[in-house]
Amino acid sequence: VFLLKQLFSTRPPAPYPPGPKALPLIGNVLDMPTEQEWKTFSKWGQVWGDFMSLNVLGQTLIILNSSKLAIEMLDRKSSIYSDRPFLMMAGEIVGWKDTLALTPYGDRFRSIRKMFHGAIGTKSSIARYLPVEQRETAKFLKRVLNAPHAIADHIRWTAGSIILELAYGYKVKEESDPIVNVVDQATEQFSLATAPGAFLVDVIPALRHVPEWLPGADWKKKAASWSRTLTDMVNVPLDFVQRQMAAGVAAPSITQSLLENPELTAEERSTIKWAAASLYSGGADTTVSAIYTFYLAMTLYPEVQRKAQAEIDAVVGNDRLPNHQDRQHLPYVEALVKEVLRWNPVTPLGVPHRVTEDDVHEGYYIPKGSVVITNIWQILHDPRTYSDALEFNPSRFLGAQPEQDPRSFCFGFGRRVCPGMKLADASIFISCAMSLAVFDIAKAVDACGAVLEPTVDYTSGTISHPKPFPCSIKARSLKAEALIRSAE
Ligand code: HEM
Repeated sequence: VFLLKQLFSTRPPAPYPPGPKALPLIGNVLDMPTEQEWKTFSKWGQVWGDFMSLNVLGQTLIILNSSKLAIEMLDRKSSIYSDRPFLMMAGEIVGWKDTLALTPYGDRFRSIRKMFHGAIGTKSSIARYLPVEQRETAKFLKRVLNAPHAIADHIRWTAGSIILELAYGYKVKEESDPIVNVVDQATEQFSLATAPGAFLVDVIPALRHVPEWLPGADWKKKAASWSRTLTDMVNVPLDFVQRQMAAGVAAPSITQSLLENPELTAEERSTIKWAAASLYSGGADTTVSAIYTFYLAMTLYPEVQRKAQAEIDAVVGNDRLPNHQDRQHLPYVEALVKEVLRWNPVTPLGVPHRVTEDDVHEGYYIPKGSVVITNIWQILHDPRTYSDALEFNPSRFLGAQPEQDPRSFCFGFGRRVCPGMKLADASIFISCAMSLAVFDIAKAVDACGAVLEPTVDYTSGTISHPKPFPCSIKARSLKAEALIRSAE
């Protein structure tokens, strides 16, 4: 009777969502893809449906392959679907848990989100930062003109300098900037620390207590060094703003305006410090991927490029660069920006959420503590929503029956939805519009005159980037060249 009772009490209230058969103890570990996981999850979706579950070493993973499920669960039931998974190595030991993206759902989360909303959450709040974007993007054009082969570096540099100026009023040095370097290092170490299966301590948390000198505990030295990089990433730019404020010469920035309140508690100061660091770490790498995707798409789809250029020529003319005020008059460029965000999404699997209460959805059991992954790539390539989804075709968003705006999906869902989406959208627009106005982007040709076909291939990881591809970037005309040189 006792055993029967036990059996009865542990039986789930409903079946788990379907998925590949799990082995005892290790579950689906051996099934888990290690590269471009979104593609495997999409393939599995064809077998198991939109709503799937996996078990990895006892951890339930829920995969959502449709926007309907993502909205119904992460948005409509957001009071229980808004936590983040616990990451022992990256979060606890290295210290990333204090940044917004890994902060558990709760009061601290709410106060950082509130700061973000006030600073960059609305069209009017970001308006004051648009001139910085325009100025820095104009400089970007000049760098590209001078060294087109280094396009990927120019994109990264520009995104970094925009976000550092907005967050801290810090103007990046032209060559090797110490703050940019420390942030690049920290974000790279974050990827290493969160690589699935890289650290045993994520599976056996007690290993956290082993002493550093023990054979095999080298990872602890690594963790300590990564933790120092993270501390520098957070403190160095903050010290800069504080020094500037003390000297009365601080440029306007998000951190400066938040720190201006003379009655801040120590806790509020700490929250501001981490909010600013979250802004930088969330904003530096993401728009970079989207803008590089834009260059890839323009290399592959010359007819789209010509159409967008014709629109800019007609609306803006050739005597000045486009600006944010032109946006409402450039419907094709607007559609092109949407297609950049849809065609190869920056975060193909979003950022995982964690469920804080047991739930039953569509008759399936989601136990408390499950990690929920939205397959944003699949949602943006769902044939029920997008026709010929692998094609780059901005026209899908125009006409009498436009397809669904991808910005409803590509920035995630519910209370965790990307707080930088308005800023990201503005940055991507201005980069696309200004680049189209002055450059012809085309396939590169080798020394023998053979065309170098770019391949559409993307890196794995939370933020996915196009792998480097050959392309040719030239000023559209002598007038365009003069405009770039005079623009800053
Ligand atoms: C094309 C550009 C971008 C894309 C596609 C993107 C996408 C996303 C996604 C999918 C999430 C997770 C949402 C969820 O959990 O459901 C996220 C979170 C976040 N994003 Fe973005 N993002 C972009 C740009 C930015 C920018 C420019 C910033 C900062 C200025 C930023 C800051 C953040 C932060 C701090 C979070 C964590 C939010 C939280 O956990 O509450 N992102 N983003």
